[in-house]
Amino acid sequence: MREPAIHIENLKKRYGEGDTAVDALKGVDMTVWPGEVVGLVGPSGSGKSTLLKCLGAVIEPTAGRMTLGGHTIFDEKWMINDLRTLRRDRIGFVFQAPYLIPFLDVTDNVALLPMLAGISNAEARKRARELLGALDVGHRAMAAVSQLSGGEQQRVSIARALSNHPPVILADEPTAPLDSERALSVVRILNQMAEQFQTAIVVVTHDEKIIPTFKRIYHIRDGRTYEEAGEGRHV
Ligand SMILES: Nc1ncnc2c1ncn2[C@@H]1O[C@H](COP(=O)(O)OP(=O)(O)OP(=O)(O)O)[C@@H](O)[C@H]1O
Repeated sequence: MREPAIHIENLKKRYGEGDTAVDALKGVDMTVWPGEVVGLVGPSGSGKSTLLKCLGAVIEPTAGRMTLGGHTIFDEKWMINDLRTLRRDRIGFVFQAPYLIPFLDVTDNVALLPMLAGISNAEARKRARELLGALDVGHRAMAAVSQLSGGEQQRVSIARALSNHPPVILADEPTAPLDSERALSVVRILNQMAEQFQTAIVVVTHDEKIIPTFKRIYHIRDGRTYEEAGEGRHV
């Protein structure tokens, strides 16, 4: 049976305790299938970052259930001990800023995670060059990070997120600093990568330029999600 890449049920997150407690997630449900790119949209303070951090096993939910690829990761508590390995091997992160390592060249920025996962340096660099080629920055593979434009750096950060072939990528405002053309190019690449690697991609965004491109959108308001079919406009 085909398993969802991400499935969460009634996920809750409370920050703090007592009178000052904040219920950031009040019972969130979400399902994302392999190869899908879904949008996560909502006003400031609605819980988007909190949900993304829970999905990325960066913070611990307070209650609920979460499975990745059919494996139960959280069921009222963490169900696995080694969250660091889970994050390294099964979840790719793309942020608003690329956060590349300035003293490594472009190839090694992408090859680093596979190397840390135990893949030989030669194999990791080969994989990095293939990904950079797929993302149309292959010609910058030997360059220093500082020599790249903002859009090129963001594409390198997407290559890095894909470098361990994770089943899930979490992207937090990945197009915010980019102009319209480059933002749509990043979305096109995310869609291609989702299809090619059957990766499930969740994109948190306020970006009006890219919202019409999603086939499915989760709106989050006051700590709860509401699903909507998107326009899925071709880019
Ligand atoms: N570490 C924290 N401690 C206490 N409250 C927090 C913490 N982080 C977030 N919150 C609160 O949880 C709620 C949801 O915050 P979150 O950052 O998830 O929202 P968001 O939708 O990502 O907002 P934005 O679009 O402004 O980044 C807000 O009320 C916020 O003040």
